[in-house]
Amino acid sequence: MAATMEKVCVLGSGNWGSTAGKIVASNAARLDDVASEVNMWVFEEQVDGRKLTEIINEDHENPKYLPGVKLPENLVAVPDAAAAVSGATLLIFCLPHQFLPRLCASIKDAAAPGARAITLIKGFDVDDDGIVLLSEYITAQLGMPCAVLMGANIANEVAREEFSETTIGYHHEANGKLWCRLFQTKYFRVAIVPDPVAVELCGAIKNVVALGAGFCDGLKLGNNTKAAVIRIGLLEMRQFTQTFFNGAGELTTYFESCGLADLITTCYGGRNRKCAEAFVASGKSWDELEAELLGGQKLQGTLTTIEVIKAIDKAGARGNFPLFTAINAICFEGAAPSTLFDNLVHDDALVSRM
Ligand SMILES: NC(=O)C1=CN([C@@H]2O[C@H](COP(=O)(O)OP(=O)(O)OC[C@H]3O[C@@H](n4cnc5c(N)ncnc54)[C@H](O)[C@@H]3O)[C@@H](O)[C@H]2O)C=CC1
Ligand SMILES: O=C(CO)COP(=O)(O)O
Repeated sequence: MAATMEKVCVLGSGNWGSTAGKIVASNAARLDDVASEVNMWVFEEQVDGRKLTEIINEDHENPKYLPGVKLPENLVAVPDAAAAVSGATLLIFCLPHQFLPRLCASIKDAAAPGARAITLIKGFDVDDDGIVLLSEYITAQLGMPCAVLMGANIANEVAREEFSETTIGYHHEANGKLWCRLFQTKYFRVAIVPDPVAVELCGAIKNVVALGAGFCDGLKLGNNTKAAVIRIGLLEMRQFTQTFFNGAGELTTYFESCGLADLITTCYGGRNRKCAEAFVASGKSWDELEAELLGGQKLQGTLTTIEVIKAIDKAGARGNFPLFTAINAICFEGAAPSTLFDNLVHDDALVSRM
């Protein structure tokens, strides 16, 4: 037995949370410095008349959020968050970002001393002082360093063990390497980069671009148009990071899985794309679409669009972000989907950026 045993807890058990639980539990079972049993905090609910935690622990499947995928038997569902975290040294945050504050409040002081965190959550908040990254929020609330993991990772595909890549952004190299060991598998290739801010913002903001891609599909436009939205979206993602984080973000980071690759997969296969397509076709509200199309899973791109535009407006910079501005106007200001392209032509500022 290794001198220091790490103990892992996954916080969240949705589509991606359950997949992350599957990956790390199967790795924990073979790593000799990590305790085999991995707790997964589950927001308790009834599924077909049974508690979801009971189903996961007895049937080793999450039929609501990740149906048809066998979960490892050493992944243990726990309904109480503080109990799930108790004694953990490695905390993996993976839940829809609107639920993070309540969770953090409920697990204060529950982790082991010296615990480290990683967030897989795609989103951020804006308060009176500006942008609050979720990794920063976790560090501020819980007093532990927090790395980030973002990538082209549609959960159902990763859970089926189809080869994909991801990117870990770290502040401390040793932590980056540790998280890499915990997440990497034959079908899940991990790259680690010392550029956590850009990695985290890529993961969050690509969900906004995905809405634009969905609008293209709803308008029945073709591949060239979607490719243009992806490319311009990538430029605005980089510009956003540089504008609000003092020029942060290495160009190379945008070529990691968290950058262009995640944009591509999300703009073709993600939930944000799907709901945005239906938004155009149906005229229904976002809440209705989320409830009708996602079976309890959560849409993150609309919430992130609100935060993105808040940050842009604080800086009086709508003119520098014509795509994000148009997506926000279509989502929330009653603009017609066809206005997506109205301000995209002759924008020299964007052309020169990358
Ligand atoms: N699903 C995917 O393909 C991917 C998702 N992500 C990101 O991972 C994060 C988590 O997403 P998913 O695991 O897919 O979640 P999900 O979209 O499947 O969300 C449902 C989860 O929210 C929980 N929940 C519902 N109400 C709650 C409440 N009041 N308090 C706490 N929890 C509540 C449910 O129990 C369930 O676990 C998001 O930020 C998402 O953007 C990142 C990569 C891939
Ligand atoms: O982040 C994702 C893939 O990397 C999933 O995106 P959606 O939330 O749009 O499904």
